Amino acid sequence: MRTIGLMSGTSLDGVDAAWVETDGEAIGRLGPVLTLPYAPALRRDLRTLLDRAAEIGPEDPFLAHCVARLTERHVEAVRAIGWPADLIGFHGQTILHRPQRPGSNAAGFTWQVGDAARLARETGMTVAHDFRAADVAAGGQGAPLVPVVHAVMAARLPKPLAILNLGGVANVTWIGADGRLIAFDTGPANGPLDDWARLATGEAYDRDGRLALAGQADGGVLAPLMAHPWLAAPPPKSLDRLDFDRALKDSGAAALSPADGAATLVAFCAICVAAAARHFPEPPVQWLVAGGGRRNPALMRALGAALAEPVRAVEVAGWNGDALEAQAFGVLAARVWRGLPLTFPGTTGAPGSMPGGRLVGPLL
Ligand SMILES: Nc1ncnc2c1ncn2[C@@H]1O[C@H](COP(=O)(O)OP(=O)(O)OP(=O)(O)O)[C@@H](O)[C@H]1O
Ligand SMILES: CC(=O)N[C@H]1[C@@H]2OC[C@@H](O2)[C@@H](O)[C@@H]1O[C@H](C)C(=O)O
Repeated sequence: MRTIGLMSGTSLDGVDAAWVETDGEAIGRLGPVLTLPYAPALRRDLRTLLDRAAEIGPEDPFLAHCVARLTERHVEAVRAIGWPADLIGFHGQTILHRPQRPGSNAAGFTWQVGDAARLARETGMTVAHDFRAADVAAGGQGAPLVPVVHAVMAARLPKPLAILNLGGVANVTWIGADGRLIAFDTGPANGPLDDWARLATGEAYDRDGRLALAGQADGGVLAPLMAHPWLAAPPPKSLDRLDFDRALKDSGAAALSPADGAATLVAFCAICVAAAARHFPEPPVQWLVAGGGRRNPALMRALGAALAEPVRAVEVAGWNGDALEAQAFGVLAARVWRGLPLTFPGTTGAPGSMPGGRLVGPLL
């Protein structure tokens, strides 16, 4: 199928779009990729929506405003790709993620917003969406979803292999020599760093890690964070963009200088990744890093120091680290279309191999 994958990630920076020819099990031709950034006003509104998501209902007018603007930007992204496609993979924007926690009986909940019917109407294409809900309803974490696509892409690479995505939140996929998949969120990555940089400098993020590279990580702030139960908890596990906000506030990080605060958040991200590696059955031969965080030299340097194995941007494997998630949602859309599983016990803790997603549009 000719697919267009669309991802609006936890960094709230814009829509990533990618054209992919795929049957969901293998990737054929890779077409154009692009990012359409959100205007500052939409970015601010989405950040407010995240903060308010736990209190608002589905009919909230501010939610409707955000969904309309978000969907319009996705329509623009499909048009900007400009290649014909049969199917769109539309992740939408996660505004709240509360999967079932181990030991809790409370039902899990995950909320991705975006108007799939409108996207289908305005592009004339069929849209796969709502990728996470079925997994969460079955007791899975609903995230990460991309690992099955990592496995497809890494088919010919030496194993064991670790693929790390440094988005707002970081997630890792470990692939064993026999193809076994273990995947989970490692901890916060650019999310808190972006919030910090915005307060300190007014910029959307710490470009090229300038602030962090000028500072020193603070051991006193890191100590309580390193004892956070998240790090030792075995997978499966997944995070909401704001899950560490409380712990970060309580750590005293706010009292640090802008540069030391950024350096401390960078160090904490690397510490979380090193803690994640302790949950792998065997060390990987290398770490391939995707997501915007691989452009942050402070983060890459901290990872290099914290991990025993080589750490490289995914471009060494010929992949595009900015487009990987969007490409993955193209592949996942084809899997939804074919009823193939999206999630597995090793990736989300699903009770078995789980299909998921819903379809809307003209092919139906
Ligand atoms: N040159 C750069 N220097 C430092 N950081 C950068 C640079 N370029 C991108 N980033 C970081 O990458 C972030 C965007 O990353 P990405 O697009 O992978 O996140 P996302 O897909 O929104 O998140 P997630 O994967 O959690 O859903 C920016 O918010 C910024 O923090
Ligand atoms: C609930 C949610 O949207 N989670 C995102 C987020 O961003 C990174 C990490 O946390 C990952 O678990 C997931 O996204 C990717 C695309 C995934 O599901 O694989």
